[in-house]
Amino acid sequence: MATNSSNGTTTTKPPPMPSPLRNSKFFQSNMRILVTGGAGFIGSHLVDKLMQNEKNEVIVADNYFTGSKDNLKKWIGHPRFELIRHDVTEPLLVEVDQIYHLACPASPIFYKYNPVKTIKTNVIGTLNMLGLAKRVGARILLTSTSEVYGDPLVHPQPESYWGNVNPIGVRSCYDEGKRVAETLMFDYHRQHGIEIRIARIFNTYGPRMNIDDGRVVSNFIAQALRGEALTVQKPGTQTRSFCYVSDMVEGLMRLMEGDQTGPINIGNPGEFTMVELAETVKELIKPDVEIKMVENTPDDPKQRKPDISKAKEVLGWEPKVKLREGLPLMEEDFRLRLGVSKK
Ligand SMILES: NC(=O)c1ccc[n+]([C@@H]2O[C@H](COP(=O)([O-])OP(=O)(O)OC[C@H]3O[C@@H](n4cnc5c(N)ncnc54)[C@H](O)[C@@H]3O)[C@@H](O)[C@H]2O)c1
Ligand SMILES: O=C(O)[C@H]1O[C@H](OP(=O)(O)OP(=O)(O)OC[C@H]2O[C@@H](n3ccc(=O)[nH]c3=O)[C@H](O)[C@@H]2O)[C@H](O)[C@@H](O)[C@@H]1O
Repeated sequence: MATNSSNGTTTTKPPPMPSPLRNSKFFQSNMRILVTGGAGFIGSHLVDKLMQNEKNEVIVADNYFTGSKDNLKKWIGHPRFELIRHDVTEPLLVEVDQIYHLACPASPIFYKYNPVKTIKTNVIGTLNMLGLAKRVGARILLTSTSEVYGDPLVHPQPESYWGNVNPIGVRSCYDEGKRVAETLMFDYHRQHGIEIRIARIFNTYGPRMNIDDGRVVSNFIAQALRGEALTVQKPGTQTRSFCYVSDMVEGLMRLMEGDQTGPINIGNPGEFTMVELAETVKELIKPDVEIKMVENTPDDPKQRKPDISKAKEVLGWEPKVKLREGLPLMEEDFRLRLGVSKK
């Protein structure tokens, strides 16, 4: 019987049976893992790590809205790897043991570009992946977000905080979409016994982010390398906590392999104002670059910092890479892609 360790509820249904192949005495097949959104930034780093284990077969399903085949080029043609152009708002029939469900545009400029599609991806996409998990008896992990806390009134944010979210704002397609996705995960868990895992990811950065992605770290690094002013959105005192992508991938895999449903915050508690971030990028990458204040967008959260006590306690996880160590690694990747060498 599946139990939910996070809030003490117990499901009445046993989890669905995995494929008979998994119980075969004579043939121990590899673990088959589906990564939706695997051509994106975090997804492609996760795929790299999963592929390091020779017992894993990895299937990526992605519609390439914000992702790219380029991120996976080293695996294309590998016998344990398969890439499918697929939109998760349509059903998917594959036989797998685990599902990492990441598919969803993550940068605010992309998720606001077609908000109705963003909602569909979060709601219908998650419903489809839960249906798949139910049919094949797979364990499913959802990459939720710190945006479920909205513009938080509690700081730092523990998982027990229910959030302060505008249901009708321009960010709602994403934050309310992810909140419904979390609800669906728990309803499938309680109603059908599905094994679920929910990660609440806080701002993550690193190599392979889209150069014109619009998120703050990629913007500042690209601007510094192009010699353009760093655009700090007003008032500049708003804070974020930045997690390097290798730490994030480690946290997601520990959550998938562990026995806790979550939700569990995965992020780096080091907190910076946007002015501090701009000054750090300027100091590390281009000391003579200008910093300019520009208009902000509606509903921008004023503060954000994860309480990671739960991740430390139940996953034995905490981030290792500090911002000052991660930024140069990302700079190296951006220099290569922008063709700007270090003098
Ligand atoms: N990076 C962060 O700071 C952050 C923070 C919180 C949560 N997350 C979550 O983590 C996941 C990955 O984020 P990321 O930063 O790698 O973003 P990303 O935009 O680089 O990757 C998302 C991937 O999903 C794909 N995708 C989008 N809609 C799809 C659809 N309908 N069908 C199939 N594929 C689709 C995109 O093409 C892309 O490859 C997302 O679910 C995001 O909400 C990320
Ligand atoms: O961690 C999360 O949960 C969320 O974090 C980000 O959302 P956000 O924090 O708004 O990300 P950015 O667009 O990078 O903005 C961060 C801050 O930088 C500021 N900013 C952004 C861009 C810029 O050029 N200048 C600038 O000052 C914004 O005003 C904001 O205060 C991600 O993009 C979401 O996908 C993710 O779910």
